[in-house]
Amino acid sequence: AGNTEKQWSLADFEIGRPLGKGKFGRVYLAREAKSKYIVALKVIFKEQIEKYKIHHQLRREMEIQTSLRHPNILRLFGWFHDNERIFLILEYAHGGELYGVLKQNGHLTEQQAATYIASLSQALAYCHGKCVIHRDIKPENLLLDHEGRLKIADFGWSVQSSNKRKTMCGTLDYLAPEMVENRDHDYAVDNWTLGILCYEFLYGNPPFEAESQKDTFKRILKIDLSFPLTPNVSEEAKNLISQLF
Ligand SMILES: Clc1cnc2c(Nc3ccc(N4CCOCC4)cc3)nc(-c3cccnc3)cn12
Repeated sequence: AGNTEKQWSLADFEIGRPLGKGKFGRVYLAREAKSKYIVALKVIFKEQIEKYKIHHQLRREMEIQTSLRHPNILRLFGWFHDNERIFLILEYAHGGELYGVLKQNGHLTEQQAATYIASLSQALAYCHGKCVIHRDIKPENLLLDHEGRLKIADFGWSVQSSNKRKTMCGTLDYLAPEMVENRDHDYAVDNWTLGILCYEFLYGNPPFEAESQKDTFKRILKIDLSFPLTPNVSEEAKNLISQLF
């Protein structure tokens, strides 16, 4: 009973505008020619895979992403390759990056933050239920669909676009102490990241941000957490954040 999966190729798609570019390639808006179905097509150059030795990471990420089915996790519908590139056929998130919404407004309302954190918690609980941990979640990897619903869109590669923090690549802000100290980690690291994101949604920047990576390291390991007086955040929200660290 051969492979029922359709073998896709570039000829099946009409390529639209670039959505963003990353270290390993770019993401394009695309449309499947027959069905007119809109997707995002992520292009990764094989020479970059060789150069950065990321075959295993890419294969694992693709196997995981293909197997995950959750309303708050961006779908990977399939993939194909040609001589020099690998193409990932991804669900298109019509609402763009959550990061954009966060930066536009400076910070989110408690209502918005609560909605996103609830969606993230459900997606993480689903991942943990399937023994998938440490999804590399940071605002840059969180997208919104046409109804404003949050979608975790990470393959472990964030895509850099113009309106991103320059310190984005390699930012330590979201790493739990056991990650920073490269100890073995379990599901708890994802709960830590929820705390980071909850703080950032409400205050506009992550809690342990510092001038240098070394200082961010120290602040994470010390759990050097402080709540600014503005914007005004409820005691319940501060309590939740403290409990997650
Ligand atoms: Cl994967 C994947 C699926 N869908 C998307 C997507 N969707 C998307 C929709 C809308 C807008 N807008 C831009 C402003 O005006 C309103 C619409 C941007 C991105 N963006 C990216 C992305 C965004 C930025 C950088 N690198 C990649 C990756 N995506």
